Amino acid sequence: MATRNVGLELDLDWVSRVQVNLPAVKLRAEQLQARRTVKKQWQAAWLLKAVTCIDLTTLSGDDTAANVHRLCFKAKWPIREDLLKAVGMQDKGITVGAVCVYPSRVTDAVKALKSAGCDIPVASVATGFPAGQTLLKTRLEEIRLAVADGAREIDIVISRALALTGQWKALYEEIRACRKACGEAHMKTILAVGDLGSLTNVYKASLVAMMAGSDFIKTSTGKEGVNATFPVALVMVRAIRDYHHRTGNKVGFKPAGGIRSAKDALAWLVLIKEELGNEWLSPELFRLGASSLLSDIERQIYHHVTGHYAAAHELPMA
Ligand SMILES: O=C[C@H](O)COP(=O)(O)O
Repeated sequence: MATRNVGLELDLDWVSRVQVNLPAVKLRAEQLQARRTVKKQWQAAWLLKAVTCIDLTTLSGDDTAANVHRLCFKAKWPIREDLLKAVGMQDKGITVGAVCVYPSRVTDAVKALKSAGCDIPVASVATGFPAGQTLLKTRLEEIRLAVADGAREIDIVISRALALTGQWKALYEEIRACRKACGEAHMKTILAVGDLGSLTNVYKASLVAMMAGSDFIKTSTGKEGVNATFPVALVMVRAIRDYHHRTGNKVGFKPAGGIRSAKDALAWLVLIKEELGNEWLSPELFRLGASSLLSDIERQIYHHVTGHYAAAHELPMA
């Protein structure tokens, strides 16, 4: 990840002026989702682009060194070599964008990626993921420990209570403290949009997170009842656009939670291309947080190359 967002002083006036036109958001989200998708070799190319933007994730209570190890090898070799050869992409070094794990599994992931001989960053969730209901001191220490263990990206969760009660200054200060604890590590701020109550709150929380120096804003933990939806995403990317126009800082976007099919991935790429432009279509500024998307993408590429779908045993699973 190249760019950093330096953030700015909290501008409460800007936050208080936010208004979201719900019918317009719904209409635009429907239009984007109804777009005809790309086909044939163009689809294969877009799917490979999606692969490079995946934060390949495992966030389960039963994660062990072994399944994290396996995930890391899949991160390095996300698509079968013969399939990449068939589309002329075997020499392009295609890997996923990052591997995303719990803090206690960072060491395992760093070790596995090193032994696979690759430089894919490890992203650690932190700050009492997913609920964020631990004390601030504990949350900050969690970030520092994950960074010390080798995480180069930190996915923090915000205190939903502060957003729900309009305590934007307190939220700004908490995120600012998290940013400081991250040091050189890039920070993605998870808004947990399914908990925020309204799209206006989503827009305001997006602005506050960016002002506080988040390098990315991320929709969800994947554990809320509602995760990455198009209307919510539209509101967040418009906030990113607004922030960029006013400050010149580019902030990345990461939808996460429930993104499972190649078709979904294509729809997300279209949204980014249309709303933020080609510059955002890279792992530096766009990530798809997903635990099971990669298998379907590999399956579709297999179909593109062979004309039929693979049996389960033919594609090594993440
Ligand atoms: O940040 C990533 C999410 O937790 C992944 O959610 P998922 O398991 O629904 O793909």
